[in-house]
Amino acid sequence: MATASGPILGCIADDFTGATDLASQLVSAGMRTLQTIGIPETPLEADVDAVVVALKSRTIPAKEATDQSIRALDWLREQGCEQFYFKYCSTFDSTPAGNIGPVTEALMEALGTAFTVACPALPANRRSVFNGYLFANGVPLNESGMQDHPLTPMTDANLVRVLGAQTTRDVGLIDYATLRQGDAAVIARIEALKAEGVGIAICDAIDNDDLFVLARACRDLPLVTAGSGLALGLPANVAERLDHTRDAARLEPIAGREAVLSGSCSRATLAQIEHARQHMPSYHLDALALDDDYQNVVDAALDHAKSHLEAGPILIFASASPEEVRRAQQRLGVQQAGELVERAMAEIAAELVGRLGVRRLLVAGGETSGAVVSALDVKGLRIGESIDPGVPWTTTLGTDEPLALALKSGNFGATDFMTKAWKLMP
Ligand SMILES: Nc1ncnc2c1ncn2[C@@H]1O[C@H](COP(=O)(O)OP(=O)(O)O)[C@@H](O)[C@H]1O
Ligand SMILES: O=C(O)[C@@H](O)C(=O)COP(=O)(O)O
Repeated sequence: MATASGPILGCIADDFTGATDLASQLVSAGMRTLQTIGIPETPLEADVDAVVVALKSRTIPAKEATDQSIRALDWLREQGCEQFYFKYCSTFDSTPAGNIGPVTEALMEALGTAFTVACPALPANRRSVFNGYLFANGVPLNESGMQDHPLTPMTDANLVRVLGAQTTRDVGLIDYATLRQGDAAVIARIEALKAEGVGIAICDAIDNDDLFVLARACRDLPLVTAGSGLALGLPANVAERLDHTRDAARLEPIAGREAVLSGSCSRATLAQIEHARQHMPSYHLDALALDDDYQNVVDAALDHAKSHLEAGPILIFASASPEEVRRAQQRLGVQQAGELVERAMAEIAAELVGRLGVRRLLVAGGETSGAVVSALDVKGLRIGESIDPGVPWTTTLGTDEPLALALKSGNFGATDFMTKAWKLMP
């Protein structure tokens, strides 16, 4: 049985939606998992097999991202974790300055390990890696819409090159042909790469079977770095220590008003908003209008919410087309435009929950979720069943009253995600 001695797997996620994605994969593979928001100041109290520390470190300066990640690692080590997992986006979201390379390097140094893997593949959401190239929805990353991401535009699908530019370590490749030969071949390849002085290997993976092979081969690595896909295979490495009689995903039901907040400009979210607008009252937060007259725009969004919340879920969105985002960024600056919208979303979320009786909240966008969850003072999340792959319902820890939250990664979820989510609540 697990956990008399503490959790086995300690994870550090670089954004909040990514953290719930990872936690839900671990839960579905049988690990009782707790997600913390930020680095806790006190020891872990829950009896769990895995802990995911959610940071908001994807787009902050590399030095801050490494400092936060090392502090998270220290806390996870104090809780007794034995293996560590750095979770980034399945579309490898990063700026040219990092942060995947610098954080990986810092964690390797802290753990005293000379080698780790890097694999963003997530077949359930159509992210695969072949010959080191990342594909999203069947096309190279730089043609998938990610080239227009407001904060982390991805213009190169070759991950050996992308990661190589972010780290002083040599970056190698464990290719598909090796994966297909099974875990013994992958372990042999790891040893060969280590002997060549390679520090980080991008790993090909096209389907879940490839990830299971990779996970078995990573059994003895102190550190793995990946999207959430690799998490499906890791629990099997410690199966004899997990308590399979417990239901890893059961949540207490939560009643109250319902709202969707979206700051994600990803293609999947834009399609979900188009669909949702036909089914629920919606309000569009305009980034330039926020810049002109911030308080009036926020108040108008809240007035709109107030007059419709009683009848059912409402939607407030800043999400916009690449052209509209570019216009806002040209006037305000990239970082500033993002922060302005995030600030408004955070303030609206606090009012919806604090004054308007919202207890069930769906948030679209990783950075947006980070801003909202921080404003609500959430300390941790219990993870429930998934609405769509990688997006579970969760319930909050640390808030005055528990809330039901679903934090949706920009590119996750079916077109009817925002309408069907309510029917799948705990
Ligand atoms: N209309 C807009 N103009 C400029 N930036 C925007 C607009 N709407 C949202 N943003 C910003 O774009 C970023 C989207 O990132 P994020 O929330 O992580 O979404 P995703 O999960 O799709 O990547 C956020 O910083 C958000 O504040
Ligand atoms: O790995 C993934 O794709 C997600 O877990 C994730 O991190 C998505 O980030 P956002 O698109 O910024 O929500």
